[in-house]
Amino acid sequence: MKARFTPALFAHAEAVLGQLLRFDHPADAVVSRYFREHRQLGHADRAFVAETVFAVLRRGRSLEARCGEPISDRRLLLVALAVTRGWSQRELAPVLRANEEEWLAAAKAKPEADLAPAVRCDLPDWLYNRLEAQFGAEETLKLAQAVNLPAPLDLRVNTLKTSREALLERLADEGISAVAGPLSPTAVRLREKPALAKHALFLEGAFEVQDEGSQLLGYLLEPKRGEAVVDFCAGAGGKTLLLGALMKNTGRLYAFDVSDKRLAKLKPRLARSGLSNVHPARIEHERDTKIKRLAGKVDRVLVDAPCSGLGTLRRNPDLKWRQSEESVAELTVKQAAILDAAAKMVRPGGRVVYATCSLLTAENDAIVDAFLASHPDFTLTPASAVLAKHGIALDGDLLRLLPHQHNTDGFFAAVLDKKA
Ligand SMILES: C[S@@+](CC[C@H](N)C(=O)[O-])C[C@H]1O[C@@H](n2cnc3c(N)ncnc32)[C@H](O)[C@@H]1O
Repeated sequence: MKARFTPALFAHAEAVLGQLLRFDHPADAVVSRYFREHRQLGHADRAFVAETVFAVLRRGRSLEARCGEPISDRRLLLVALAVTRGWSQRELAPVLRANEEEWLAAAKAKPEADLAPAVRCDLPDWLYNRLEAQFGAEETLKLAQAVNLPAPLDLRVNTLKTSREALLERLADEGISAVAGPLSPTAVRLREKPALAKHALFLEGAFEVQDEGSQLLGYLLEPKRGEAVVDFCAGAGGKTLLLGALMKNTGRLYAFDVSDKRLAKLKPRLARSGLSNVHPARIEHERDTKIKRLAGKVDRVLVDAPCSGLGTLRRNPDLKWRQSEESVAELTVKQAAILDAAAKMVRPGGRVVYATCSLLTAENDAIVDAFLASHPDFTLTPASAVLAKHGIALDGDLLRLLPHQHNTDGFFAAVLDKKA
């Protein structure tokens, strides 16, 4: 159902955008809080507000260039509706003032090619420069265009409870159109975005929401029945749940994180999943005694490292404005320290997978290169060979998923095996 476009609805979008552009908190948290405080907004109204303000976060730089002075939240929203969502002046009529018609037509007509490359890509200069150095101008434009579109909704089937085929059948019975994901054996991609939080299939643990790319990290770690496995940066446990299922609910799976708040979100997910082999525990930092106690005893460690998150711009477009060269530099120090601590945990013949959802070499290749140079007892196992064993066809020694090539979030991963 489409929202009725009224000045009152537009005012909600303006209010949310005003809060978002302060960049004090993650955008999804700001939007959720606003909706909790404005319960009168129905599903269609919320979808309108969220999609419109996210369009401004995604395309803010080029929208500002089109807007011209003075820039205001109102003008940004109008240009966003006209340019990124293709609304005509007739559709905008309930809100558009007579003295704005000419300005909006000119803003919309500005040729894309007239914009400077970083503006056209809607990226801050520092980020554009880094991506351009890594990918070249043409590829960076394609990447930027892909991350500026909303992500599809992907599910991961919980193989402890059902199979992908059975889940697809049940979704079809319920009128939810879905297909098997092309990469991950457990991925299901929905054609639309129905509300799922109260759905019976969700409540009974048949699936979790998880990007298809993120699922591949589990297949790179390849945890086996009965093993001791560590999810070093488990957060709310997106990957923990997959690892537990791959272990067929046997062995011991430690879910560590420094954040109590994130680990608390794992609890209800664990309850739904049917897993009983997971041991969540908060650690102070990567040198915590809980980590040291496991030195040399663990078969596999997943390091889903804290990172800039720039691979998830489709979902978190505010990150490109919230991150900076300085924040990335700080993260790389943390990433190297966590990978180092993880390496100490594995037994000879064991495996560490280092992963990020970043697009930047500094957080990815550079960390792995430095690690291999200082850890001669570890070798890089080609990711393509590991994935091929699970029927996943992707080239390359390192996993590099890119939104414009794979239609997943951007992910990087390296399989680091300790010599036996
Ligand atoms: C990319 S997120 C993890 C996402 C999670 N694996 C999932 O699939 O939902 C990175 C996590 O690292 C945690 N973290 C930050 N510093 C850490 C440290 N020194 N040791 C362990 N975890 C840390 C953060 O709290 C955050 O939850």
